Amino acid sequence: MISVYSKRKSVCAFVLPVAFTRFGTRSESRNFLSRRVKSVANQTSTFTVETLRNQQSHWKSVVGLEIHAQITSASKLFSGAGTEFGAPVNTNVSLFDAAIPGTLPVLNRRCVEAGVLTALALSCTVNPVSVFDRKHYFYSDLPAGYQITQHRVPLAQGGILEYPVFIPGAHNKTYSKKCFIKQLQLEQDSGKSLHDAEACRSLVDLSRAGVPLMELVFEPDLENGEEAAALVKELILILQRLGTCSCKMEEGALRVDANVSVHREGEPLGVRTEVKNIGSVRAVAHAVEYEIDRQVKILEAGGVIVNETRAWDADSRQTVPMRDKEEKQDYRYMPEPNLPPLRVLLDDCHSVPDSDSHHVNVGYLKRTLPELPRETRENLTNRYRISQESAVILVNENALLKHFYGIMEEKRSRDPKLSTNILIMELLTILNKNKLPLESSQISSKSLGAVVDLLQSKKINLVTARKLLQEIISGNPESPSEVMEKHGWTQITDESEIERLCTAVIEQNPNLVKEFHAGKTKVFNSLVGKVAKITENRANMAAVVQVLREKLRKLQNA
Ligand SMILES: Nc1ncnc2c1ncn2[C@@H]1O[C@H](COP(=O)(O)OP(=O)(O)OP(=O)(O)O)[C@@H](O)[C@H]1O
Ligand SMILES: [Mg+2]
Ligand SMILES: [Mg+2]
Repeated sequence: MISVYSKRKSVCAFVLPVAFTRFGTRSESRNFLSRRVKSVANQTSTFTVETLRNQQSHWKSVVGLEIHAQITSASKLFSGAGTEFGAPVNTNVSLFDAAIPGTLPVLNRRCVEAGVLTALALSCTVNPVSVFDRKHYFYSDLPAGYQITQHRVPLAQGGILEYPVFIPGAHNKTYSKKCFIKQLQLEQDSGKSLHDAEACRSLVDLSRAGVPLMELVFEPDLENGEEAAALVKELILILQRLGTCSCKMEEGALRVDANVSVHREGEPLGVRTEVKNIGSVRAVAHAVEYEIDRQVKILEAGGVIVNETRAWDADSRQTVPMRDKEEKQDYRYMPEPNLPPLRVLLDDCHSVPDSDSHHVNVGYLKRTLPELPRETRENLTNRYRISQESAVILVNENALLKHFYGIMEEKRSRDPKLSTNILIMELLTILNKNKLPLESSQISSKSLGAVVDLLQSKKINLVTARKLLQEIISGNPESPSEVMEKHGWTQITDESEIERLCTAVIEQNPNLVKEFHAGKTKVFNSLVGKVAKITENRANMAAVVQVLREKLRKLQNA
């Protein structure tokens, strides 16, 4: 039997005398959480826009995403050329990729497996037989004049992605959102056009032509930019766990097209526009919000929305027109005559697939599915009893999750809530201030755990914990306890000592005491602050508050 899959051998590459560039310039820090403080301002403006929109009229917004994910594979979808990012221009190009007549496509088995694995993780129904189609359009970076895709019968369809929407600082609680998946299809990427405005010429790099993509088409189930961004974030987590896509948006490995429309409540759906070139998760939220707002303004002013493709311009933070949307029939879809129907084995009769089998075994792949982010979150909330919100934050940042497991597994007696607070609230804030990445090699779970121990045993207070975290991220090789001992940062918990300190502060500040007794309760904080100051923040502040309050009460009653 002849295999429909290619046997990967040497790469047939040739060089075209054309351009240069790096794809994707805007690098996104995927440190979603450490920027949470900074992003609160943006989120607030987003929500203000939304609130205004809802108040002004009864506009409903509808958002549907199409996401192209580059399949992690050494070679292309239908040829043996390499796929590495940043390869010299036109070096990863086989004769087939350049559409040289007489060359034929040979399907890459690894890409089919990656597509099936992704489909299973998203609860899609894998079609036992799917087919390839030609989608025609004319553009210089598409040498064949058509793209091979799966239009009529895709690899998989009918899935669902359920994910939490949680914006630290803006929402107090997470809410669960469901978005249905219309289909998952395999397709080729196009080449890359480079427009040199000064020299009035366009150059083409075909290294990307034929790179394997999965296109995930989501149903229009979303309502706003935050839901869209949270979906993209969850998909990134899933694909990275599966290893089917690197999801490096800055390299173009994950590209999001956001379809947006608005309509008045009770009326039919509006005309959609499609926003492309969205280069980061945060930009997805901003682009969608901008587009909703733009459409509402046009309709409020009596205008009409045209079905067009727009681009997100990250510099001016607005969507700009790209081109009119081609009508469906303009693509002149037709079956790809050079590829047989793609058959996959659905039943699971063999425990390990026969290596000679030319069918991808869906049952076998199902058993290789790793733990998905949703399951990790459930495990965290069930096993450690931490909040949904904390679980979302930990799972969203793999480095944070590793530290959490590192801390908890080293010593089971550690308080999970205290540990998450140290990671989420304190560590991220300090890293943010120091402009350091979370992945910094200076940070070990062991020393973070030691800080948790000192706090849990009340040897230090939170202010000292912050100082110790600063020492850790600055690369101090001493252990947190050594640093604490050396600087004499041990917490003052001795009751009589705290009594003595509070008495001294009351005696030294008769005016503040008088004001407090006269009803100026805010003055209380100044008195607490004074005890903190004379102890260099070492006092157990909970005890200080209690003792001070009691003493002031007694004084008033005396
Ligand atoms: N009224 C609407 N408002 C917002 N989004 C919509 C609306 N109707 C459909 N969509 C979304 O538009 C997308 C349509 O994608 P699909 O791939 O089927 O067609 P396309 O955009 O015309 O094709 P192409 O792959 O060439 O971009 C889906 O993600 C869907 O959720
Ligand atoms: Mg599409
Ligand atoms: Mg589209």
